[in-house]
Amino acid sequence: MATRIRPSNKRCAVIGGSGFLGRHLVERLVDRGYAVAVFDIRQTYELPGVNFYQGDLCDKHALLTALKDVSIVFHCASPAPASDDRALFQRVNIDGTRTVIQACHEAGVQKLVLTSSASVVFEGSDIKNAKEDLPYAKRPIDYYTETKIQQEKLVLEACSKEMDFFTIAIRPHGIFGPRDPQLVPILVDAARRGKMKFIIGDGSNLVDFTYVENVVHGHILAAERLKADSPLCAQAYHITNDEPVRFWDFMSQILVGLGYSAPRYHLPYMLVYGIALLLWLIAFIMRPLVQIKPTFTPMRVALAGTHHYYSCARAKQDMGYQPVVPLKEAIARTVESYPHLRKGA
Ligand SMILES: NC(=O)C1=CN([C@@H]2O[C@H](COP(=O)(O)OP(=O)(O)OC[C@H]3O[C@@H](n4cnc5c(N)ncnc54)[C@H](OP(=O)(O)O)[C@@H]3O)[C@@H](O)[C@H]2O)C=CC1
Ligand SMILES: CC(C)CCC[C@@H](C)[C@H]1CC[C@H]2C3=C(CC[C@]12C)[C@@]1(C)CCC(=O)C[C@@H]1CC3
Repeated sequence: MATRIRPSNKRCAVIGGSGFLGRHLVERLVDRGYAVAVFDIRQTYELPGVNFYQGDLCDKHALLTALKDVSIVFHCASPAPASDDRALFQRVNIDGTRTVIQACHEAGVQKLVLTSSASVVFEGSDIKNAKEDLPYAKRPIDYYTETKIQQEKLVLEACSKEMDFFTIAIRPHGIFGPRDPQLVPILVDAARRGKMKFIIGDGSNLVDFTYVENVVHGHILAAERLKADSPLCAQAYHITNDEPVRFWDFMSQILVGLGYSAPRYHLPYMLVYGIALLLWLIAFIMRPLVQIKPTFTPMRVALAGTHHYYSCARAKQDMGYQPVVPLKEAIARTVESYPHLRKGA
């Protein structure tokens, strides 16, 4: 029987490697001596030791070029949650992930690490210190969440000892840090438009926000510990800062750090949620005529007004995970990295 020659285990590919998390992951992998192929729909930077392949992950032939001689694939590409485009989420997160799995098989890849999301269990009500065995959301709050659930299932079901192909899903929550295009920019935009005066609910709700370097650390541990017969095979793992914080304290620290005022006045959660739902409906109906992008979407209001924090005990036990950057330091580094978003800049 002909033996298949295995690619070097220091060769990996990052699908979505031009994005926020993907680029931080690529930089860390290069530091650790990996040869990295980035596959993304756009190229945003150059880095020694990294080869870029521009293409759509739904295109298997384009993917196969990038996966040549690769043993580990990190899949961290997704349309932005704010796009709220059902067909796009279905095409990229579900059909595209099937294509990624198929391409991994054809290229002889051994390990696939998916960036999933802790929000796969979030339905808009409180989640306190949840473990990974909490069932997926039965009524996902948006298309992003709906397709992240399907995507995670596809990847975990593809794990196969017979095929020598091992898969794992990392579930981060509320990733933030330098170059994040979402959390800090959306927050500052809302503050600049005078929309950050109010606290939704009583402000006591605890949430996980996870510094990007901790998320990267979780991904690399996962890739390096994943092998046949390891408990990591076909499992999902929460990766957080392990320091739940009051949502509104976190937002206030970022805002005040950048020179804006902290929100002060309270609004009832159900009232704001109802208005957000109504605005979403109006935007949906008007979509063929005009694109309206409300700041306060039902998902954002739900995230801002409920508890949602997750236990990462499983990651600690199975892969020795511990956050490498504590929250206080992470917030300071993040604030420092956005001089252009400071008040008056
Ligand atoms: N940010 C967060 O708080 C959290 C994120 N996640 C997950 O982490 C992952 C990374 O997120 P993040 O870094 O924030 O997102 P980004 O949007 O910054 O990065 C995703 C990258 O994937 C690219 N991409 C999108 N569609 C395709 C496609 N069809 N083919 C190839 N590349 C594509 C994007 O390009 P373009 O920008 O042009 O679309 C972008 O460069 C995602 O899977 C997300 O679901 C999970 C939990 C929390
Ligand atoms: C306008 C304000 C009420 C809120 C501003 C901050 C928000 C933009 C962010 C607060 C929590 C974030 C979050 C995500 C995106 C950005 C926030 C809503 C995710 C939805 C990103 C994708 C995920 O997988 C889950 C994240 C949960 C937290």
